[in-house]
Amino acid sequence: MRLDPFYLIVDSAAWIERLVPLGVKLVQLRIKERALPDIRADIRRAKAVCAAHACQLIVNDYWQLAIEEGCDFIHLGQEDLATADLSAIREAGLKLGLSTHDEAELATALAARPDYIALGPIYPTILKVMPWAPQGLDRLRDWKSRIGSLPLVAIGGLTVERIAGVFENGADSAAVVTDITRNPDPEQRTLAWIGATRSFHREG
Ligand SMILES: Cc1ncc(COP(=O)(O)OP(=O)(O)O)c(N)n1
Ligand SMILES: Cc1nc(C(=O)O)sc1CCOP(=O)(O)O
Ligand SMILES: [Mg+2]
Repeated sequence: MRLDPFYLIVDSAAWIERLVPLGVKLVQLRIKERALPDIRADIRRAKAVCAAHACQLIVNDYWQLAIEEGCDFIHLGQEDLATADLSAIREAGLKLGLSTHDEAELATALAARPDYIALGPIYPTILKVMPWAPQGLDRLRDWKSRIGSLPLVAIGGLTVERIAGVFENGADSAAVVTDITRNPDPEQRTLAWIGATRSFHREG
């Protein structure tokens, strides 16, 4: 499986409606602290936009809703994974991306046979408080050597200016939140990301 090199992460269907039509091909809907009916409604809206624009939608955390709404890809962290029903996820045909932050988490993630592994935070992030120091590019390269052909997603503190560094050190896809959503011009920044990641599409 190949991932698009530009992996946008946003917290609402409204963002997806705004940015996906610009040419985004891989997007995660990462909603926190909203009521389940609202989240379901956003998943439906996001799914419709992504289908219309040939964009892969990945639902964060809410794997039961993703199954019920006929989605095909979820992302789980290690705490999510500990309580998720992997058999139900597999039986529903969903692909699975998993977060990792240290050696133990990588072993746990690989045992779950995911479709990609994410490593973060590569650089300091302002999105959320994290107990891990920035991993850096050497660690990213080490992760790639361990997971081989399994796609590797770099996340945390990424900016347009940092894109080349993560791909030169083993990333297959670069995930981003604030460099786009807190930019004064999110549309222009999205186009800059599309342009800057274009040359990192993998063959196959
Ligand atoms: C691509 C990608 N990588 C890592 C994460 C983080 O997942 P998690 O550790 O479960 O934390 P939350 O995002 O749920 O706060 C991610 N969402 N996407
Ligand atoms: C949601 C998330 N997970 C991370 C991890 O390391 O698992 S870093 C992160 C935040 C990514 O946002 P930004 O691009 O604004 O730094
Ligand atoms: Mg999570």
